[in-house]
Amino acid sequence: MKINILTLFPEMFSGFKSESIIGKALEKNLLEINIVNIRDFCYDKHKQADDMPFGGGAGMVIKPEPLFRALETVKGKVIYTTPQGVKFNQKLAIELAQEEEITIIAGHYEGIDERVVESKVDLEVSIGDFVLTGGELPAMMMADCIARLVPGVIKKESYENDSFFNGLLDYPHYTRPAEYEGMKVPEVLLSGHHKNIETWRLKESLKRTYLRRRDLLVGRELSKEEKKLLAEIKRELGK
Ligand SMILES: COc1ccccc1CNc1ccc(C(N)=O)cn1
Repeated sequence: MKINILTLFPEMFSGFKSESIIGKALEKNLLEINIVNIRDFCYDKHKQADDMPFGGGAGMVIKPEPLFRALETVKGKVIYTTPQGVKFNQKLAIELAQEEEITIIAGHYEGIDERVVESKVDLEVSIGDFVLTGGELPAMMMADCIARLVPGVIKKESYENDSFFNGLLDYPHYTRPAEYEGMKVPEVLLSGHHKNIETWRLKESLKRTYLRRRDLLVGRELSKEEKKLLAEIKRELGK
């Protein structure tokens, strides 16, 4: 899979590409992340990539010419990160991870010229209802979420336990030491009894989802075991 990211600030992506899981995946050529500097496609003397908005008002808009030219050099579905987009979520990430190639335009300032959106953008996507100085962090977040779904980037077992993979929030995690400052790891996790551990984890996921994101339970098919555990949880919570 190849992810192109069009941006005015390519340096923002150097750490993202060199560190940790994404860095290792790129080293292993499991995927490709191609950062495209929009300014490379400004052919005027001053390399002007943005300009004042027609109709007046504050802020700057990214000019159409450099974007159209940059888009000529990439392929795949074109995503534009903007507060006006559809909400990004794990389901959309899973869909996008099936693509051979995608291109993400990181908007900046007040955004990009609408003629680019109308003629080239396939999907406007927002990572949440808040405004940032640019679309680079949303582009990085989306690329990270999509990249970790590419086979080989993380162990398959890991993402199958992803919070949003089974529709529930994740269970609590512990590692050594078994006791720290008097705080103990739940006994069941030290028991080596895999069925009990699996049940404990499912119950904790259900409890967290019930308490923090009850909306995720609405319309979710509950297995017989999940129904039993949820009834236990409600009794224990006295609700
Ligand atoms: C006023 O900013 C813009 C206006 C239009 C486009 C891009 C920007 C750049 N900023 C962004 C981008 C995305 C998100 C998000 N929620 O995904 C938040 N801010």
